[in-house]
Parts: sequence; C-alpha cells; structure tokens
Amino acid sequence: MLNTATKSEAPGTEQELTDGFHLVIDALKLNGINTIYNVPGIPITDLGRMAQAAGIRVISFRHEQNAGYAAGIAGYLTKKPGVCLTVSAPGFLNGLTALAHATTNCYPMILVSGSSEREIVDLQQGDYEEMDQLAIAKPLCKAAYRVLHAQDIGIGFARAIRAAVSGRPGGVYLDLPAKLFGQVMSADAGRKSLVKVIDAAPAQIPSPASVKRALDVLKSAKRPLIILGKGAAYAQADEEIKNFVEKSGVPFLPMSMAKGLLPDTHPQCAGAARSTVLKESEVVLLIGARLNWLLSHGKGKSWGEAPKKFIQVDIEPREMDSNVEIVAPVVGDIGSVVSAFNQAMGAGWTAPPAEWTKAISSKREENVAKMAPKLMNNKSPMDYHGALGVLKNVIKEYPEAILVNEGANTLDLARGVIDMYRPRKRLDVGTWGVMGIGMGQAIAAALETGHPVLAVEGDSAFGFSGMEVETICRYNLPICVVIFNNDGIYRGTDVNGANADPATTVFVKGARYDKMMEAFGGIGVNATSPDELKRAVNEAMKSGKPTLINAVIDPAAGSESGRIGNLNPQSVLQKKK
Ligand SMILES: CC(C)(COP(=O)(O)OP(=O)(O)OC[C@H]1O[C@@H](n2cnc3c(N)ncnc32)[C@H](O)[C@@H]1OP(=O)(O)O)[C@@H](O)C(=O)NCCC(=O)NCCSC=O
Repeated sequence: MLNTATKSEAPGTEQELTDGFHLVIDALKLNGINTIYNVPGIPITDLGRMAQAAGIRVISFRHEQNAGYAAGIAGYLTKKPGVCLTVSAPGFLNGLTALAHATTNCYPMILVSGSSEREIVDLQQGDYEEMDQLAIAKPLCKAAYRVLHAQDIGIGFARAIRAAVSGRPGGVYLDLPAKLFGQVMSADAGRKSLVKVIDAAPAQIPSPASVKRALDVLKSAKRPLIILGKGAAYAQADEEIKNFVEKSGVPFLPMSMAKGLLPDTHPQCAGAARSTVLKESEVVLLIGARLNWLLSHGKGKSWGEAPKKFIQVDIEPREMDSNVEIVAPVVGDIGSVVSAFNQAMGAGWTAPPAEWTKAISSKREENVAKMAPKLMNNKSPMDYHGALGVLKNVIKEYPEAILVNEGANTLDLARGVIDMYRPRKRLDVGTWGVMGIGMGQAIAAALETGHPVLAVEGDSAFGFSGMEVETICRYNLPICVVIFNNDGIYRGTDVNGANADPATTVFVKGARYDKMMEAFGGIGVNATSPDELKRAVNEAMKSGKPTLINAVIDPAAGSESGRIGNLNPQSVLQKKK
C-alpha cells in the first residue's frame, strides 16, 4: 500500500500525492526489504524516521562501515539484499569499504547514499558534501545507479535489487540526490511507477553435459576431495549438499565460512587433515569455493607434487580457469547443480577406496588428539587454547548460536578449534581477511536470525567496531562479545628500542574492555581463567543479555600474522640483522 504523503490543496483539484521519501519506502516494502542498517544525517535523516514509522526496521549505527558490514552479512544470511543507508560524501565513503567487501565476498548488498545536487557537483561549485559518488562507487561494486526523478525510484530499486542477488551476488550502489526526496507527484502515478522484482535470482541450470563430465572425473578418482566454500553455504541448498557428499562418500574440506554446512564432526570431514588432503588428493571438486589465496591458488607447495584435476561448480563462468586449468567446469547455481549431481549419480556410485578415506581419518584423529590436551588447560592468564577450549564447548551446547570471529591468532586458532554443527553459523573476516567486521556482523546476525551470537574478537580487531557495543545495548541484542585481550596485535610484549613511544603493535596494558559494555548498561566481566570465562559465557548465553567478557590472555601468547606467514615479506636488511 502506498504511503500517502499529503493531499494537494488547490480547490477542486484535490488528489492524493506522494514524494521521493515515500516512494523509496514503498519500493523497499514492495520488494520485501524490511530492515535498513543506517547512520542518520543530512539528507537522509527523515527517510530513516519515515521508514521506521512505515514499519521498516531501521537500525542506527555509530559508524557507516559497521552498518555496511551488517547489511552485507544480512544479505549473506537471507539471500535478500542487505540495505545500508548513509549520508553523502564522508558517510558514503565510510560505507564504501563495506560495499567493496560485500562485492569481494559475493554478499548481496545495496549501499543507498544521499548525495548533493548534480547541477552544482558537476560544475564543482562547492555544494555541501560535494562529491561525484556514483563515479567513485563504480569500480568497487557490481553495479552503480543514480536516480534523478521520483518517478524512476521504482526502477532504480528494481535494478539495484536484481543486480545484487542475480548471478554472482555482490554490492550495488544506489545514489539518491537530496532533491529527489522532496519531489512530489500524484500517488496514483507513484504507485504505477513502482516495480516488484519477480524472480530476482533465477535458477541457472547447468548443462547436462557439464554435469556428466564432472561426475565422470570424480568417479574415476582414487583420491577425490570436495571443497565447500561459502558460496555453497549461501546457496541454502543444505539438504542437497549433504545428500550429495554422503552419497559420494568423498571426504570434504570446508572453507572457513562453510564450516557447519555438514558438521565438522562428520566422519567425512577432512578439516583437521587439511594439509594432507590438499597435498595427496588427485581430483578436487570445488563447490562455491574459489581458488584464490585462501587455497594457495590451486598450486605450489601446499598442493603437493602429484598432478591434480580440478572440477569447479560456480555461478560465474569467468571463475573457471582463473588460477589453474579446470578440467570439468560446471556453471550454474549451486542448488541446481548439486541437485543435478544427485539425480545423475544414480544407484551405482561407488565410494572412494578405503585406503584414502582411512588415511584421512587417521591423520584427523592424530591432529585432534594432539590438540585435545591443550584445550583443557586451566592456566591463568589464559593461553589461546585454554580459552578456546571453553568456547568450543559453548558452541557444542548451543549449536544454533552464531559465531562471529575476527583477529589474527584469535581467528586462526578459533577456526580450527571451534567445531560448527549447522550451516551459516560461522561468520568471519571473509575473502579479504578484513578486520572490523565484528560488531556489525554480530548485530545483523542477531537481528536477522533471532539466535544468540558469540563474537570472538582479537583485542585489535574489536577496536575497529568497538563503539557499536552501545548499539548492541540500545537494541538489547543477545550478543556475547569475548575479547581475547593479550595487550596487542599478535602479542602484547613487543618493545620499541628507539624512543619512549610504545612499540607499534602494543596497546594499553591490562585494558578493561568489559567496562565499555558496563558504560552502556550491558554486562561486563573480566575473566582471567578458563573457569571464569566458562561461567560468564554460559550466563550470557542463558540470559541473552548484552555481555562483553574481557578474556585476559597471556601477553606473550600468540605469533606474528597467524597463519598467513608468506604474505608478510621481510626486507633483506631485516633478515640480515
Ligand atoms: C588460508 C588458510 C585457510 C590456511 O590455513 P591453514 O593454517 O593451512 O589451515 P587451517 O584450516 O587453519 O588448519 C590449520 C591446521 O589445523 C588443523 N586443524 C583444523 N581443524 C582442526 C581440529 N579441529 N583439530 C585439530 N587440528 C585441526 C589442520 O588440519 C591444519 O593442520 P595440518 O593439516 O597439519 O596442516 C588460513 O590461513 C586462513 O583462512 N587464513 C585467513 C587468515 C586471515 O584472514 N587473517 C586475517 C588477517 S589478520 C591481520 O593481520
């Protein structure tokens, strides 16, 4: 139903009117977009107020980057574009990192920004927050549009929605100059100008020949491996994927955000035998996973000596052969492809040789057994494993809870230690390894799913979005933030030998992040041992109250750059020292 803005007052010509504000709201509602992640300001403050009055959930953040990360992950969780609304120039730029992040990670998101007047911007006459936002956004997103006339708002949103979710999803920019909001037109014409997007992300059915080719290659393998990426988790084809993996009997390796698509404790899971399966496998089927840096580009030392054959399932044809030859490309949406695999497999499928699956199981058991005692230590201050052992058990007890995870060591170790049991429950730094996603993703996860959220944060990573603990308290969200506080980046023990300044990688010693939460009415806990941490997290999960636990980690614990060592080159001079 159209929101009537006002009625024209000229006697005898009375007609219902609408305006740009109302048309934006109606376009969103018509397309089932019920949440906006926003930071108010000129020229969109009233848009937020009116949207809230019209029944849209408008969540106001303290910084646009966090609102943007929230919108991106909302898109990932729901397959509908997450909408982030910002003011012009600086607010727009603050949202842009999140838009680029969404595009890189294939999350459907729309950044909607108010902007200044075209006539003045194009002549560079110094308008308030003057900036050619459309031109700046273009290279950082999948598509960018600007709407100049109120009657085009419907089309503008339709284009943005379709671009965000169809094919490979991504970020879209929609530029709304301030003048647009006040443009008035008849309600009837406004209603007719709106567009309901039908079948925004049409199924892309793979060709039967590509399906057959892929299965023939997989079937022929003595040492096959399936790698599941976050594209597979995004597809929400959970049953089909589970059936396919189980029917094939092929070991699977989940990428970080695909953990839980099938439980990490599943007998076919090769997560704890990662190096072995990458090196030893002979045929690798990638489902919604890209051969980027996270998979060492499909070549080199991590992949071992033996020649590999790659089969790849992706919705984007240009993903094929991006790093190495793909002998069996299957282009289509993951749900359709995996369902075609299931149908084409037939009854006569034989599981891979037991020699291969047993070798993986024994490597996995060996690694798990090596890790187990470390997770049970009760040292105070804690080390990473002692603290993560506690959190591993929390997720086991609350498998519906969503784990948000960022940091360096905190990310790398949590990824291995904390088993996931359900799809799309692990949300982390994604393809860029970006720090700062924490509170934005935690807030959107709590709002979009209604499940409790456990955000496991390095102390450095938390700093990028820490002010949003106020947002968590304001909306009273069931989020428990655990900060692994070792006084610095990687470690808290670095010393600057040159002058009195602190070393570049250390923070205030003994900082009490829990006090930040208390400042806004949430629950703050300082936990110095695994027992204290366990009590505090369990209490938070039970109560659902906003909680921040300052988990005191030994400042000497942790190592440089986690596990991305070879991406951190040292200079020749440094090496000589
Ligand atoms: C590229 C990567 C996927 C590669 O990681 P790897 O260390 O090779 O693999 P991981 O999966 O982390 O596993 C490490 C090892 O733990 C083993 N492993 C995994 N799970 C388990 C369990 N449950 N128990 C025991 N052992 C386990 C696994 O087999 C590996 O051992 P082996 O099999 O023996 O090898 C990762 O580095 C990554 O995602 N990096 C992103 C980092 C990032 O974004 N950082 C943000 C920047 S921080 C700011 O500076």
